[in-house]
Amino acid sequence: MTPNDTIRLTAPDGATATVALHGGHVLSWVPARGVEQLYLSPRSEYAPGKAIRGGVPVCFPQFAERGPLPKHGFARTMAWELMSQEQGKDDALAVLRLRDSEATRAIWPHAFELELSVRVSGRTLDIELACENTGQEGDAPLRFTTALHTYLRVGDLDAVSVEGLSGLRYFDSIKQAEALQRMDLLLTGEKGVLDLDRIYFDLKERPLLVTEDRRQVVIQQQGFDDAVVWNPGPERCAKLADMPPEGWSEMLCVEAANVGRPVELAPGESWVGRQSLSLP
Ligand SMILES: O=P(O)(O)OC[C@H]1O[C@H](O)[C@H](O)[C@@H](O)[C@@H]1O
Repeated sequence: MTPNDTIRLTAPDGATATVALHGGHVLSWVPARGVEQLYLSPRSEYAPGKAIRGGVPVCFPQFAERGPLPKHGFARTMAWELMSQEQGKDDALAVLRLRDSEATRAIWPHAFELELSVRVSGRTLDIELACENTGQEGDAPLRFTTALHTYLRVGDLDAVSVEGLSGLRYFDSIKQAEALQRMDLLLTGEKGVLDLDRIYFDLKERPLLVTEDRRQVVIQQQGFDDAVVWNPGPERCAKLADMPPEGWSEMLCVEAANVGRPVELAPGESWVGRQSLSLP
């Protein structure tokens, strides 16, 4: 099955991105003169209420299982609306929206408006997530955790390194313990025992550099304090029905997130977070 409602963005320089209305989910990004940069599982389902496996899931208003809501919240499994789509002089942009509905209020009793802006241009993909508390004065504040859960496509995970994390404190979700990242994260040599699930706190706007042989992707974030690095490794991957058994070796999730300190918005207030991916 393939996704039905998708938007195809093409910048004048040939850079493209594909966005599904289901989940407000970026499925593909091909920079100008480049090849696909995102991993999308060939076994992904595109069904209402199910999350797409790969691309860039939007986790909102709850990251992972850190709260009472369905895992990673509901934004990734709901239908978003297309607000606008345009090609500019040197870019292409789409804006999608998700507002509270009976279904969201049933499990999360808040008025909100989420806006996802996806822009491609040259060798850069910008994804911006904005949230407004559209409640009335006197309503309770919104409190949420969130992430842009980007699946990078890699040729061979064994040759990948991530620079920019050293010196940060992280929570290892597998060992359920905190630790300090002493040096760059090298995935080399960890094949077979790999099972990586870490929340790095307070990265703030420090850029991350993902290198695989001669390919480099620079990841920058604003409005997001934390970063999550995830790869299920072979054993966990085998248990994921929507991933092929070898899928884990072709992807690495590097996520812009707010987990350590939830975002809190009084009625009328807004928050904006952005993740930008660029090939130098
Ligand atoms: O399988 P999903 O619900 O899409 O979650 C996939 C992964 O997302 C994040 O990276 C979390 O840190 C992981 O703990 C989780 O396994």
